[in-house]
Amino acid sequence: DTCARIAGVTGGGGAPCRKYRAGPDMAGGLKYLSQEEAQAVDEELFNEYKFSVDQLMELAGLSCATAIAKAYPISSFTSNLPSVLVVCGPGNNGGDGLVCARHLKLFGYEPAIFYPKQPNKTLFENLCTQCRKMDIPFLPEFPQEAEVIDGAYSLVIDAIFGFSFKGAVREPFGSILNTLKQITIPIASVDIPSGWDVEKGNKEGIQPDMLISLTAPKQSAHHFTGRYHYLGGRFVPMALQEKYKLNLPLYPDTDCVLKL
Ligand SMILES: NC(=O)C1=CN([C@@H]2O[C@H](COP(=O)(O)OP(=O)(O)OC[C@H]3O[C@@H](n4cnc5c(N)ncnc54)[C@H](OP(=O)(O)O)[C@@H]3O)[C@@H](O)[C@H]2O)[C@H](O)CC1
Ligand SMILES: [K+]
Repeated sequence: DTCARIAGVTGGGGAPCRKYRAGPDMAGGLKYLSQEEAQAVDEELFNEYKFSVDQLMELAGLSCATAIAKAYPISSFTSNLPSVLVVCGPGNNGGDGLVCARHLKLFGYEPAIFYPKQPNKTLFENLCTQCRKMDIPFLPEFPQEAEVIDGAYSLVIDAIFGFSFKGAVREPFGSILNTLKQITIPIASVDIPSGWDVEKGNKEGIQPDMLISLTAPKQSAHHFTGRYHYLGGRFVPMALQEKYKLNLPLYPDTDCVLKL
């Protein structure tokens, strides 16, 4: 096991493994964050630790692409082209999706992006330019029929909403999520399955096959039943991990993701 290998714990002896220390809001020792905690950690990274959004978004998006490549290697695709539909929302979760699409292209996948509400900010405009210049197409409209998506793609990346999502889903995202509920190809969700309450989840919502939790899982991840749960966003300084008692597992070697 990863923890044993990294920490040098063997058999039943050695130091207790950080991965398995129990506590409130924890599973396998790892803390599952409330919405407020997730936003507080995020704000502290930017305001106190002086990271820029671009920096963390790059690492978050790279983590997502890396985890996806591990769970769905190109060799496992049955169709000729490893086509992936990346659906991006209006906030930073959508930005993670754009970065993820760019790295997937570099890894040999064929991503296409649907980005219906593009914010009027340089950061997002630059990410879009980078994608366009790498021949990643932007779809002018969302395929209404689930069968069309199933036929054209092998995987959907859900980068619509992250930890700032609140309330009932507003259009155009309600219709998009309704279509995504009907597709049969797998969905990989970035940070939170979109349309889920950040803490309580959503039994009626999409049920992704993969979840990539960034920084630390949010409480809704307790309701995730898909095959692959990865942790990514290996950028939290130790002092911040300790302040929020994140109790993060040790990432293997230099990897930017870890399978939970
Ligand atoms: N620290 C980290 O781990 C980092 C994570 N990153 C990623 O950032 C997101 C959080 O990004 P944020 O911009 O705060 O918010 P979201 O992307 O979750 O969404 C905000 C937008 O969504 C709209 N919104 C909210 N609720 C609804 C709704 N019910 N219906 C429709 N639209 C909704 C909201 O619109 P407003 O009108 O309310 O403003 C926003 O436009 C995190 O999850 C990670 O993926 C960073 O990339 C790096 C650091
Ligand atoms: K998401």
